[in-house]
Formats: sequence, C-alpha cells, structure tokens
Amino acid sequence: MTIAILAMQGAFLEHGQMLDRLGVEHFEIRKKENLDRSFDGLILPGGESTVMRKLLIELDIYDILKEKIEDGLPVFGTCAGLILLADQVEDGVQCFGTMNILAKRNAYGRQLGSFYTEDEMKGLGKIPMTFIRAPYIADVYGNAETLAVVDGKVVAARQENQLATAFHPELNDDTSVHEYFVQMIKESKTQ
Ligand SMILES: NC(=O)CC[C@H](N)C(=O)O
Repeated sequence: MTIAILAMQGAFLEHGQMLDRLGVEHFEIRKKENLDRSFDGLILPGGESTVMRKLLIELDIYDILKEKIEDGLPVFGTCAGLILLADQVEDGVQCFGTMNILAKRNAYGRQLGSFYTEDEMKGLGKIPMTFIRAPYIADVYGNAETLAVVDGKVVAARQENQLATAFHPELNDDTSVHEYFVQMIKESKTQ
C-alpha cells in the first residue's frame, strides 16, 4: 500500500512520520509529475486552505485529484484538508467540494483557535485532539456521517472514501486515526 501526501504547504511531514510508524509506504506530491506514480490513498494536510487551493490550480493538480477522489480514492483531510474537501465553506471558497459537509473556517475565533482536548471518535474511543486555527463542521448531510463531536461541534466526519478531521492527529503520539484511514484503504481494495 502506498499513500500520497499533498506537500505543497503546511503540516505534511508529520503525516509521513505517522505512516512510517505504521510501516506504510508514502511519497509527497509537490508537482504534477509526482502523480505519475500509482497510489492507494491520499492525505490532504493542515496548513492554509486558500494557499493550497491556489497552488493546486496553478500547478495543474486540481482536476486530477478531484477526479480520483470522485472515482473513490480514499482521502483523509486534516484541518485545511477538511476545508479542501467540503462541499460548502463558510468564510472561504469551495475547493474539491466532494464531501457533504459545511466547513466553517477559523471557526473558534482568535482566542480559542488553538487548543488541545481528548474526546471520543466513533470506533476509536477517547483520542487526543490538537486544534490549530481550526474549522469545525457546521453541517453534515447526504451520505456524510458524524464521527466526533467536541463541545457540541462536529470535528470529524466520513463519507464513504472520504475522512475529515478538524483537528491534527499527526501532531500527537496516538496513531489510531491514521490506522483507521489505512483500514479504509484496505476495505476499498476488497470491494
Ligand atoms: N491548521 C490549519 O490547517 C488551519 C486551517 C486554516 N485556518 C485554513 O483556513 O485553511
């Protein structure tokens, strides 16, 4: 199994370190040519969603990745990555728009934008959650399903091949969300 990590900007290195710990092969997508390689899953990291969207379009990567996601490629978006997947974005612009969620950007305001907590994620129990100028999911609809709620706000969701978290599981020691994603990839191969 090989996972591609979008590495134009943001917290991509830490995702690679998580995958190393799980013994999963990975490589970085920095330019269009990197997409010549085949891969079984895609990680969209945290960072700045507006910058990532701009680079995706400028580097001619946007259409290729959107088509792969629509064709069922397992994808995991954290924080800005969640915003890239959202069908609707409050205070921002839609990017791939493949997931039936409304993302509210910088939703916790200046003061509360970054914090740490531990809370339940469906199927995983209590896990560490680090939020950095995070969005939350203000609405989940269609085939999307809520996986975690913190203080009444949805912070993780899944829709078939797509997984999104408002927090950064790659910044804590716990590998369970990445394991969950690896399991999604395995299941997609047996379908
Ligand atoms: N840590 C993050 O990824 C922050 C996301 C950022 N606020 C954005 O809108 O893209």
